[in-house]
Amino acid sequence: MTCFSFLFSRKLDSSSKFCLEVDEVSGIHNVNFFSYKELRRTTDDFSDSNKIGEGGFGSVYKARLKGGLHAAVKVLSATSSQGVDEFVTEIKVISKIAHENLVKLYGCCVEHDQRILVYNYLENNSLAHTLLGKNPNNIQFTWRTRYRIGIGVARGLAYLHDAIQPHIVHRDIKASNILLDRDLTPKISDFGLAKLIPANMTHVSTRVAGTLGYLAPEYAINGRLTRKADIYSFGVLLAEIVCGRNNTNTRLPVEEHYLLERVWELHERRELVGLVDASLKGDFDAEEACRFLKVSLLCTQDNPKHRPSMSTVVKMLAGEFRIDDDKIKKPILITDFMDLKVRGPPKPSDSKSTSYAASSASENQMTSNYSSDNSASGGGNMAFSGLFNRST
Ligand SMILES: Nc1ncnc2c1ncn2[C@@H]1O[C@H](COP(=O)(O)OP(=O)(O)OP(=O)(O)O)[C@@H](O)[C@H]1O
Repeated sequence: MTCFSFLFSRKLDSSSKFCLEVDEVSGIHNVNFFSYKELRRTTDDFSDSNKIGEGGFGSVYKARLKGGLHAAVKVLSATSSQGVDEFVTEIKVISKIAHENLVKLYGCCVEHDQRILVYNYLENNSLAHTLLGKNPNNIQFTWRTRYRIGIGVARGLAYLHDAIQPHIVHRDIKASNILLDRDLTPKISDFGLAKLIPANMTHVSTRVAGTLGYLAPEYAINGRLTRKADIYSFGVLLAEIVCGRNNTNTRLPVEEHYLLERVWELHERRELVGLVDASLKGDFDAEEACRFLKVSLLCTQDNPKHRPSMSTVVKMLAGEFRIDDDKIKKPILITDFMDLKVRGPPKPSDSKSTSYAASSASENQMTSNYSSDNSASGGGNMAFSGLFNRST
C-alpha cells in the first residue's frame, strides 16, 4: 500500500495506544491511523456543509487533509445497519490491494466509540447519483464514457477475482458502489461485505447479504458464495450502464419493470439496439452497445458455471473474445422463483426502512427488514442484509 505517512498522525504498531483500545483491529498492519481531533478539524467539525452523502454505514464528509489532499470521511453511526465487523473487513481487504478501478483507503480512526474510514475523495459521486439519479453535476454520459466505465469496473473485479490470492468476492456490486473520479474513471467502493476465497476452495458458505435486484439467485437461496455472484451483479450493472435506467423500475409499464427481462426479450427479437439509453440520441457504437448487452445476459445466466469469468468478460467487452450467441440463454431473476411482495405500496416517508416480505418455493425465508436503495429505482431496489433460514 502506498504510504501517506506525511499526511497522517500515526500508524498502528505495537506501541500504539489504540491497540489497547480496540481488539477488533489487532492483526491489521500498515494502516494509517488518524486522530478524531484531526478529522474533526479537517471536516469543520463534521459540518453539514461538508456532508457529501449518507449510506448504510453512516454519514460521509469531505475533508481537506494536511498537504491539501481531499478525502471522503465515512463515520460509522451508532444506529448503522452495518457494524464493526464490516468496518474491520473493509480495512483488512482494501488496505492490502491497489488498482486503478478500486477506491483507495487512506486510513481510519478508532478512538473510544468512534469508527471512521478515510478514502480518497472522488469528485463525481456514484453511478446511482449521476447516471441513474438526479445527476446534479450534469455529467454527459456519452457512449465512450459508458464504455470506459463498463470496462473499468470489469477490470477492477477481474483484479479482485483472478489477479490476487486469496480471491476477493465483493458481494455488493451495484450502481451506488461505483464512484467516479474527476475523469469519470470508475472506482469500486464499499468492501464491508467482501469475502476472501482461498485458492483451494471453490466457495464459502455465508450469511446472505447484498442488494436485491443485483443479488445472484443461487447465492440468495443457498448462501453458497462464489465469484459468480459478483459476476451476476456486474451483469445487472452493465445493463444499467448501457440502458441508463435502474434494473427495477415499477413506474414504467409493467412489461418494462425488470431490465434484464427486457434485455432478454429484445435479444430474442434481435432488437437489442432499441434498449440503448435514448438520451444518447443515437450517438453510439451499436455493435459495441449490443456486445455489452450480450455480456450482461451471459453474466446473469441461470447456471453460474455458464457465466464467464471476469477476466473473460474484460476481453469480451473489449472485442478480443468472440461471443457465441448460442450460449446466451434466458437470464435468471430472483423474482423468477421468489414471490417478492411489497406489503402495501411504499410511501415516500418509508424511503429509509420499508418492510418487505418474501416467500419462496423453497423453505428459505428472508427474515430481515429491507431499506430502499435510492429514489431513482422507483421503489425497486432494496438494499438488505437478509438472513435466510438455510441448511448449508
Ligand atoms: N470516496 C468518496 N468520494 C466521494 N464521495 C463519496 C465517497 N465515498 C462515498 N461517497 C458519497 O457518500 C455516499 C454514501 O456512500 P456509502 O458508501 O456510505 O453508501 P452507499 O454505497 O451509497 O449506500 P449503502 O451503504 O447502502 O451501500 C455515496 O453515495 C457518495 O455520494
